[in-house]
Amino acid sequence: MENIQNTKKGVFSMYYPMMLNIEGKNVAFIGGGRVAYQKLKGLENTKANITIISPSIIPEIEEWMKRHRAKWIQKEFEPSDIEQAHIIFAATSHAEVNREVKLHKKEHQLLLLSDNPKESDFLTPAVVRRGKLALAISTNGASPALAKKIKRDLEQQFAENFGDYVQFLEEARKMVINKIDDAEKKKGILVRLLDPIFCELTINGNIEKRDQLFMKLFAELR
Ligand SMILES: C[C@@]1(CC(=O)O)C2=NC(=C\c3[nH]c(c(CCC(=O)O)c3CC(=O)O)Cc3[nH]c(c(CC(=O)O)c3CCC(=O)O)/C=C3\N/C(=C\2)[C@@H](CCC(=O)O)[C@]3(C)CC(=O)O)/[C@H]1CCC(=O)O
Ligand SMILES: NC(=O)c1ccc[n+]([C@@H]2O[C@H](COP(=O)([O-])OP(=O)(O)OC[C@H]3O[C@@H](n4cnc5c(N)ncnc54)[C@H](O)[C@@H]3O)[C@@H](O)[C@H]2O)c1
Repeated sequence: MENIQNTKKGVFSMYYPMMLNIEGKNVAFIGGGRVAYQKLKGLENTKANITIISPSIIPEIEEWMKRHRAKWIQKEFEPSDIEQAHIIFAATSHAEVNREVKLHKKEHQLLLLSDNPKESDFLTPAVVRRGKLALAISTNGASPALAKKIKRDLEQQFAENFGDYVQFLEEARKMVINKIDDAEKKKGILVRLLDPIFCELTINGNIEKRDQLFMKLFAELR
C-alpha cells in the first residue's frame, strides 16, 4: 500500500527510456540461468562483447551461443571479472553474490540486479521488434508480467513483416531528402508516406504497386 500512496504523490523515481548503441561495449553476465538467458536474447544483433561468468549455464544458453557471439568463463564471480565491463547483469540465484557485484562495481558502470530493481541502474523493458521498429514496454518495475502481456497484445497488432514497411519509409525518406530542398515540400511528402495504403501494400507484398504510387506522389508533390 505504501507504494500505491507513493505513486499517487508522484514521489517515485521515473526511469528514463533510451535506445543505446552498445556495439563493441563490454557486457558482463554474472550467472547463466533462466533470467540471464532472457536478457541475453534481448542483446541479439547489438554487436556487444558479451561475457558470461558462471559455474554452469543452462542448455538454452549453450544453444544460443552457437548462433551468437558470447564468451563463457566457467567460474564463480570475482570482482576482477567486471573491471572492463560497461554494463553488468547480475543474475545469479544467490542474493549475496548479486550484492557483492554491486559492492565492487564502479560508479560509472551500469548494473542490473535481477533480484533488486531499486538498487539497479537500469531495468529491461519488454520489447517487440519488427525490423528497425522497436516497441518497448515498461511499468517501471511495477509489474513485469503486465509489460509482457502488453507485448503479446502488440505482437498481434503489428504484422511479422511490418519491418518491411519501416524499411520502405527509410528508403523513401532518403530519396525525398536527397532530391527535394524545399523544407515544406519535404515534410508534405514524408507525412503523405504515412498514409495507411503504403503500409497495407507493403504488408500484402504489393511492392510494385506501392512503388508506383510513391513515384506518382513524388512527381506530384516535388
Ligand atoms: C519485461 C521483462 C523483460 C525482460 O526480462 O527482458 C522483465 N521481466 C520479465 C518477466 C517476468 N519477470 C518476473 C516474472 C514473474 C511474475 C512477477 O514476479 O511479476 C515475469 C513474467 C514471466 O516470466 O512470465 C519476475 C521478476 N522480475 C523482476 C523481479 C525482481 C523484483 O521485482 O524485485 C522479479 C521477481 C523475481 C522473484 O520472485 O524472485 C524484475 C524486473 N523484471 C523486468 C523485466 C524489469 C521491470 C520491467 C518493467 O516493468 O519495466 C525488472 C525490474 C528488472 C529487470 O529484470 O530488467 C520480462 C518479460 C519478457 C518478455 O516475455 O518479453
Ligand atoms: N529480473 C527478472 O526478470 C527476474 C525474473 C525471475 C527471477 N528473477 C531473479 O533472478 C535471479 C536468478 O534467477 P534464475 O531463474 O536465472 O536462476 P537460475 O538458478 O536459473 O540461475 C542462476 C545462475 O547463477 C549461477 N551462479 C550461482 N552462483 C554463482 C556465482 N557465485 N558466480 C556466478 N554465477 C553463479 C548459476 O550457475 C546459474 O547459472 C533470482 O534471484 C530470481 O529471484 C528475476
